[in-house]
Amino acid sequence: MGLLGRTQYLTLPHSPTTWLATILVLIALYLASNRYQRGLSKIPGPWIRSISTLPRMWAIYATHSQEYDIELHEKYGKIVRVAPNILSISDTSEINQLYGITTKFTKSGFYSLAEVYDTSGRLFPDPFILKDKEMHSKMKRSAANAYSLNALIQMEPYVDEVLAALVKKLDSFAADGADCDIGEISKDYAMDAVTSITFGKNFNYVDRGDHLRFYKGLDTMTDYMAIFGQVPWVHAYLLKNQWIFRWWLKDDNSATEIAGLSEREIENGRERTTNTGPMTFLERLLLNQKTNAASISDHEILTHALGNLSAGSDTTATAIRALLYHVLKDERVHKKLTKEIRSSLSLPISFTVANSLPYLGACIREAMRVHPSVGLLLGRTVPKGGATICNHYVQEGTEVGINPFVLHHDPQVFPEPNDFLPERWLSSESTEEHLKKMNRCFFAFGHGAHTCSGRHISILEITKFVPTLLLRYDLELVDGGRSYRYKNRWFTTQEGLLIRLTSR
Ligand code: HEM
Repeated sequence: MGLLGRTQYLTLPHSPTTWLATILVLIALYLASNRYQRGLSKIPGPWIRSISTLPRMWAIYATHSQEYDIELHEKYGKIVRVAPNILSISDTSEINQLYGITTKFTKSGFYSLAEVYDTSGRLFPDPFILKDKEMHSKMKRSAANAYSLNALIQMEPYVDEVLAALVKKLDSFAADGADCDIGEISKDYAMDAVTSITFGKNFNYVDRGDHLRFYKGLDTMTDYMAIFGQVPWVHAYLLKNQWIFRWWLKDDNSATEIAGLSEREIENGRERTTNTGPMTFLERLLLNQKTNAASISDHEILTHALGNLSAGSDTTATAIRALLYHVLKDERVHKKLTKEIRSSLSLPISFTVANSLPYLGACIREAMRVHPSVGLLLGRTVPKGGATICNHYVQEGTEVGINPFVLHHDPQVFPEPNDFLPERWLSSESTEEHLKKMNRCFFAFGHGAHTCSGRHISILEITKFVPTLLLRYDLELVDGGRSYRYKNRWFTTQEGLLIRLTSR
């Protein structure tokens, strides 16, 4: 029989009922292939989560997915299938396999949504998104001394300048007796502090707010990543597509402006020749380049600088808000912390002295424990050859991860996990063994190979900010903090943190 004769058997269905039946069969096959893909059907979890990623995307869109994730782990155990190709893990004995320094697990597809390219199409090799382990190590090495605690002490005067502007602003609130949205102000403070540390001058956010329109772009990106990062393949048809990206940006060229501004700062920073005295982050990287030109390129320096701006404001502000809210909400803690600070510190706050105060340190750690700034899985891809996780064999390519929010609310590690109890971090209150366990499970800054590079910077900012407030003013929450709320769209950002300040 010729070809024409055979095609009569392949003609398309005519009746609407046949069309409908065909579509339903195809959908059923698709959902079944989701459920049985990679042999994951034996991993516990709600049935609906095994056939479609939509319920997970919906939960994230609804802004409180971490609560549902905690419930899922309570019901199903240490490993839960939260989407057809995503496993949430809450087993502390799996931390090293997934995140340890020598892990073979790589960053999951989620992070590819944060890839940024320059105008000539070159990827900015931000360590945050890099799957290539060699490139990641090179990027970490080339900036290690700029992120070190030692370097940070030299950057302290830059933060002092920002604090002086902040105090001036807060003084006017105290003088007027007006309610102060300290949550918004702490974001402006974190932004100015991180730009000041990076470039030696800030963008004047404390006085002028978001005049460079940087926040809007960042907020939209985090929302976009939180929801569509669960199905990273769709990114190619959304914002990775240049046409769609340009349409979406419309006339917003703030990202290009900030990149241009950073490039100009790099050019200005080249003058520095010695490594003594206060030195900015950028100057240190340029000095590294001068010493060994092959160690770091201009493109890599720009990547680090831009990384600081995008990673360093919202995360730190979230930690500051959590700390202020929980301390001011609890009269006992508020009194105890105020007493420690007022009896040991004076203005301007010295980071070295403040950092040695045990109760302040415990309050900061507990605030970041009870309210970590990141509230979704730190996703990783199972490497070639697969892995055994929580006694289940998991095929390569599956996405797995631990959510800091879930781990931080595990009652076996943190008894009474919903309570703000700074004392749990004091050596006088917890055994050495339990402290070790809690520290291993402290995931606010991630863990292992991809641990947050800027953690010392953010601790410096927080450790100077909160004592400055408690030394200079008496503080109280407006209406007992009734307007305080937060949403979890990857970053667990709060709003409505209103306080009243009285000068002392
Ligand atoms: C309280 C403040 C902060 C929190 C809670 C935080 C949290 C995190 C977390 C959880 C990760 C790991 C992500 C993962 O493993 O998937 C990370 C990575 C990173 N953070 Fe932060 N961060 C904070 C502040 C900062 C600041 C101030 C900077 C820069 C000035 C910064 C720069 C980075 C960089 C460069 C990475 C990528 C490290 C790598 O992958 O090797 N962060 N951060």
